[in-house]
Amino acid sequence: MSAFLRPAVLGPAVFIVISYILYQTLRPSKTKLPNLPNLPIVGAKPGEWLPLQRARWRNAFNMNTAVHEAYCQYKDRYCIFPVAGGYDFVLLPRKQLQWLLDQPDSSVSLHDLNLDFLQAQHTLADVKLATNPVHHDLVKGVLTRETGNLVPDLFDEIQHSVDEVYGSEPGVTKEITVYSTIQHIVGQVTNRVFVGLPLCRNTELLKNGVAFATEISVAANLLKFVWEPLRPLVALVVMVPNRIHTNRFISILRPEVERRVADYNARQADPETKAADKVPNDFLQWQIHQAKASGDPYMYDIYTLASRVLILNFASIHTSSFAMANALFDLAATDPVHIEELRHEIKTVLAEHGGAWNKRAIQKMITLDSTMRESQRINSLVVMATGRLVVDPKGITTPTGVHLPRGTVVGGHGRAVLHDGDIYPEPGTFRPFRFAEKRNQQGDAGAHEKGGSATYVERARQAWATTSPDFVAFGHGRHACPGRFFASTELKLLLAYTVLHYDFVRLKQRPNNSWFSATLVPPNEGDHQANEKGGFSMIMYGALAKTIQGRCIQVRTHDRNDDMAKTPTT
Ligand code: HEM
Repeated sequence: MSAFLRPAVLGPAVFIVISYILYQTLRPSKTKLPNLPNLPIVGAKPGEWLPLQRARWRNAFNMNTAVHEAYCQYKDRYCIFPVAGGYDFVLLPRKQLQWLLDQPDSSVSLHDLNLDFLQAQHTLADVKLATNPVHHDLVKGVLTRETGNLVPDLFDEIQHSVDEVYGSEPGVTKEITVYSTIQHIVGQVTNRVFVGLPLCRNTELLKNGVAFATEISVAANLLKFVWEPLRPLVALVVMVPNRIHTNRFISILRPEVERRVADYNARQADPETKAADKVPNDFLQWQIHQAKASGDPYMYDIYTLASRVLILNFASIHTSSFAMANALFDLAATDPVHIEELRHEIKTVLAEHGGAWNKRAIQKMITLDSTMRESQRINSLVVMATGRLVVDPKGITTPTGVHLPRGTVVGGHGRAVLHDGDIYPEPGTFRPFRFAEKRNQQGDAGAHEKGGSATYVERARQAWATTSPDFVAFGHGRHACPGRFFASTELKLLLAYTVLHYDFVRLKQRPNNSWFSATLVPPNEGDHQANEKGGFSMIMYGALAKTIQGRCIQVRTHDRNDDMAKTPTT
């Protein structure tokens, strides 16, 4: 008997199919067609039966075409963009994006959309972590403010993890699997800032954090196909591996959280004796401070504190790993002249800063910044920009009179804007210095020399972390990604380190990313195409190692701590 016909496999499959059919028929009115405004449906054919349902699947299996068709036909009009496993998005005309961003959170909510997207009430062991996301304030405020001070830690962790994973012996060629190695490196470096040493190097902690993030997205997508009343039941089964990974992550982190809380209490009780002790500068510590200040025992419960670290791993590691893996693929397939130019800039700016990595040096590396922004422009996974769930019970009405009932998911065109040839000439070509060139063209040099602020502002508009209606890869408006300033510093530092120390064996062709529902993922080892083309070789960049070198090698081998201590921190 085929393995698929075994009762253990067939039973759940039949259950899911039946509940899906029931769900399609009985699905809650908030996303039912008659409640959506009467707008054209992207992917539907004139006169066909069940247009919305069929368009959902057509779009899901042909996302690239659907995204571009939606934009070509409807960039100045409203339309419905349905995706199986996603939503029936209402896409606004481009000119109305600002109107959407100006709406209060009580009318349209990113937070509620995220809760639904993650199916948080079913997928999280403690849904309060998501319904009360106090960690967002820490990301937006403390993490952004402290990023400059954290550069030495970031650099140290990048050096440690990259050397370990890619090797550090000059002249040695190593085949690396881009996505999984980058995920490991980004996980380690990011957790240096979340939980510090030595835990950020604990491979079990990192593995469980990554597994949690992967499983939660898959489970949430799966649950969306199940009729809502049955979801709690199905979740009990599909979330088993996730619960195991959550518990493992928390049990590894628990002793450190307990130690930190005890230490915090001791410091509060006896500030004088403890005054000389060094307080860690990381997310866990900021969180303990925030929780204690709130006076709410739930907030400083060990489980809550550890779980928030896990949630933040979810928010940051996939997005950052995607961005970095894409940048490496793009660079490996680009003209090597660009890599030389990048190296030249990094070396020159570093030399101007006495060889020390700091926030100001990173800010001056504009071709580095431009390379990351261009890679993100071309590979952005944001199908719909600034997606929001209508939460006002009365619904909302757009300036042109379209009524969007409660439960509608509304947003602007995302990826397609980033590929609009009128905004970005040759939109399909990776031109790493596109934004650096724009920065250099903008404003007259005289005004800049006089310190004219207009020139500075115009140039800053082209910086990676700056959002605009034309650059929505981090979203836009008051809910734009709060972690983007940290991510941009971390990833630029990582790219700079990689480019300085490794040479890329040029790829004949940049392997394609693949769509997973409405998410665009870089080639990874699970992907057949990636197995053939996805790995690429790196050679330790020997010649350069001699010039930075002294310093980098010195930093890496003997004098790292002394050298980093000299690094300015602002
Ligand atoms: C290259 C890496 C990243 C990308 C591409 C990215 C992208 C995004 C996008 C598109 C949004 C939705 C914004 C909107 O709809 O207007 C978002 C939200 C968010 N991101 Fe990021 N992100 C990245 C890194 C990070 C990091 C490193 C952190 C945390 C340290 C983070 C934390 C968050 C949080 C907490 C939100 C929700 C904001 C809210 O609900 O108001 N992200 N991100």
